[in-house]
Amino acid sequence: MPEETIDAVGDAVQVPPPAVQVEGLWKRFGGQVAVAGIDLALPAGRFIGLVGPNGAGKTTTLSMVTGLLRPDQGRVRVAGHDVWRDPVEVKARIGVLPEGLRMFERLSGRELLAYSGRLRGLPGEEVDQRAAQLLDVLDLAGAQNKLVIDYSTGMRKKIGLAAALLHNPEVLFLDEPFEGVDPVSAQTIRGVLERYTASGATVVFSSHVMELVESLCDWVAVMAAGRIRAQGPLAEVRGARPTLQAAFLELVGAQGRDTGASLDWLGGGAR
Ligand SMILES: Nc1ncnc2c1ncn2[C@@H]1O[C@H](COP(=O)(O)OP(=O)(O)OP(=O)(O)O)[C@@H](O)[C@H]1O
Repeated sequence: MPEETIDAVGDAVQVPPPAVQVEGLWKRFGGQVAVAGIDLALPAGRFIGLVGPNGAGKTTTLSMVTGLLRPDQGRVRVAGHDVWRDPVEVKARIGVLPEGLRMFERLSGRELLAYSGRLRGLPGEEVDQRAAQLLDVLDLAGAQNKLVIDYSTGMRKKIGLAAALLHNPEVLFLDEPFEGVDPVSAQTIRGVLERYTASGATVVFSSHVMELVESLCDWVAVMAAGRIRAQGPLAEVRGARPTLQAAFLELVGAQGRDTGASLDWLGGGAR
């Protein structure tokens, strides 16, 4: 339900509900707390970056938000629906490119898209048309009849992205979408995603690459040790710091970290 609020000139305006609303989300693996009671409100129509050091809990969070991993505690709503009470409604509205995506390796890229589209309930003709366009834009047309098992890392990311976009979801979740992707393909993916968010859809992606997040995202959430350290518009999170990288190091408490000075035996040819 859109909420009403008052704008600067005193008129009531409709505010769309957040694309993703997370409340008190927890996940433990044995004694290891991966996600420690986080709250998130990710606005719709934005390009959102979830950033954090290795082991921060990004993948665990995205898995819980997309219905792939059951939380120990907490609530997640995506596009206005509860992920665990209303999974079918949520799954119809989201696209997911998980980390280390397992795909049907013995299908060709084209067959994989046909299969994904039919699973989503799209008519065959529509699937064919969208698949051909996506393969073309993502520069996979020449490899469409090759088996996915023979795809390179970057090609796998691209076919995974095509499968996640095929049903035109409202919210797209991408775990490290640019890993292993060459600069030309990265530029193409970027163009596709920018066009997608410009139409009002939401992208949530995790990354370690601050320059990328800074150049793509207009909204960021910074995570460390299972907690959200900051969230908000990029400029707000960056604050007075010159770059997002500087803000990130400060927020995760890593500025003073030993950068290898103690490895005095390394280099210089001495054994
Ligand atoms: N299935 C699992 N079993 C046990 N521990 C896990 C499992 N999955 C994640 N963890 C632990 O939970 C913590 C968060 O891991 P997670 O993969 O969510 O981090 P991340 O921010 O995605 O890291 P990276 O950037 O390195 O991919 C880590 O300490 C990790 O070892």
